[in-house]
Amino acid sequence: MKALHFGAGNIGRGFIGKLLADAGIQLTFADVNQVVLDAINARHEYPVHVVGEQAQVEIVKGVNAVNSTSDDIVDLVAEVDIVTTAVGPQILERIAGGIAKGLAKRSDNANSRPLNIIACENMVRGTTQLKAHVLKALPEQYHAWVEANVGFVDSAVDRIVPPSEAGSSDPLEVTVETFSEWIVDQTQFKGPLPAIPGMELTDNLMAFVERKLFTLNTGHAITAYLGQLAGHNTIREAILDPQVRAVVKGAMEESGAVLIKRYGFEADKHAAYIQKILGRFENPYLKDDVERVGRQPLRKLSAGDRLIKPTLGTLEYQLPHDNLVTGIAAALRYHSEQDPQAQELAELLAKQDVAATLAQISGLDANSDVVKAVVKAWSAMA
Ligand SMILES: NC(=O)c1ccc[n+]([C@@H]2O[C@H](COP(=O)([O-])OP(=O)(O)OC[C@H]3O[C@@H](n4cnc5c(N)ncnc54)[C@H](O)[C@@H]3O)[C@@H](O)[C@H]2O)c1
Ligand SMILES: O=P(O)(O)OC[C@@H](O)[C@@H](O)[C@H](O)[C@H](O)CO
Repeated sequence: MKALHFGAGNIGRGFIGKLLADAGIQLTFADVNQVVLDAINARHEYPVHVVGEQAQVEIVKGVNAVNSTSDDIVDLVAEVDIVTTAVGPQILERIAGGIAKGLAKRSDNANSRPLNIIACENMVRGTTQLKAHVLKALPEQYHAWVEANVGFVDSAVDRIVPPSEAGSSDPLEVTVETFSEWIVDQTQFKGPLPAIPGMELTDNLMAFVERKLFTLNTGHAITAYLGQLAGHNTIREAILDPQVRAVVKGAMEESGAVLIKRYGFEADKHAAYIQKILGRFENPYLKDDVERVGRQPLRKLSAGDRLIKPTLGTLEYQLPHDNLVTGIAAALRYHSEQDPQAQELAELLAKQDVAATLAQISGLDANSDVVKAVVKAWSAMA
């Protein structure tokens, strides 16, 4: 089998690319970072530090790389068996054009095998969104062929992979936690289901996507935002602060109450899931900065993402949401010199009040009780 993976970043090298290569699949990374591309093509291998009680270094071998903006993409999409991505939600639209051209070329070959495309991003049904971008970039005459021959497979992906320690001079080295989970929607594949160790198949993906995004990522984001407010630099420092931890745990429980109602998860198993996540945030072997986890606050405050969607669920089921409200308020206090979305947030707050800003970003009603509660919590954080 052959695979093309867009995004040779942390999750690309440290998780999805590693799984594909470990499965014996001939893997090509596509990226725009020339330093990373050159290093992959010079060595064709890189080290993954799997850290935990039993730390080990695993070498991923036999990999190649191409520039994601080059025509190589067209040939690769035309010939591989699987395309995966881990580029960030906002980049999916940018890679869609190359994928579309590759699909057009693939359709010219009457003997081509089915292709499956899996976006591994922190978003609900990211592959379905990628499909919409690809179809938009593809002339209408190819659409029926794509529907028949290309599986756009949604997935949930979970492994905490911060950037490598500043001390490392190797642009390919990556450090990952022991835990990993990659769950894909088996109902969306075209052709035989692939057997890739570490890839789990489900016919109930939405439950797993929402469980992960609205538990781990909800708690993670609030740890970052409250952690920054309390003067902490890393997720571990923040979650070991009892005041931060109480809100983070409370918010995951509030979001969990919605998930339990919506998907029928067992309450005690969900409590254990939250407990395990708190342990992962505390991981002494990872240095994960609050700025990585808090990145792109406008995305994280949007209607379908980890803070607002669970809160909307608590409103739907009339459940408590005080801790989620505190988390949203803390997100509105987030600042970062390097993050364009943090800058944009600051500009919005400079020209209008907090209620109007939150309403604009999240779609919530500026006059609603929940927005008033966020404004009150935000004011108390001054
Ligand atoms: N790091 C984690 O812990 C983690 C875990 C689960 C899911 N994710 C998700 O995985 C995705 C990637 O996150 P990450 O932490 O690996 O980020 P990252 O910044 O480390 O990696 C993204 C990579 O995409 C590359 N890229 C940018 N534009 C591109 C383009 N046009 N074509 C090809 N490549 C391009 C970048 O150069 C970079 O190498 C995000 O959606 C994130 O939410 C991350
Ligand atoms: O990647 P983001 O910006 O959506 O979220 C930041 C972190 O919460 C995230 O990358 C986690 O580390 C990851 O989702 C763990 O599986």
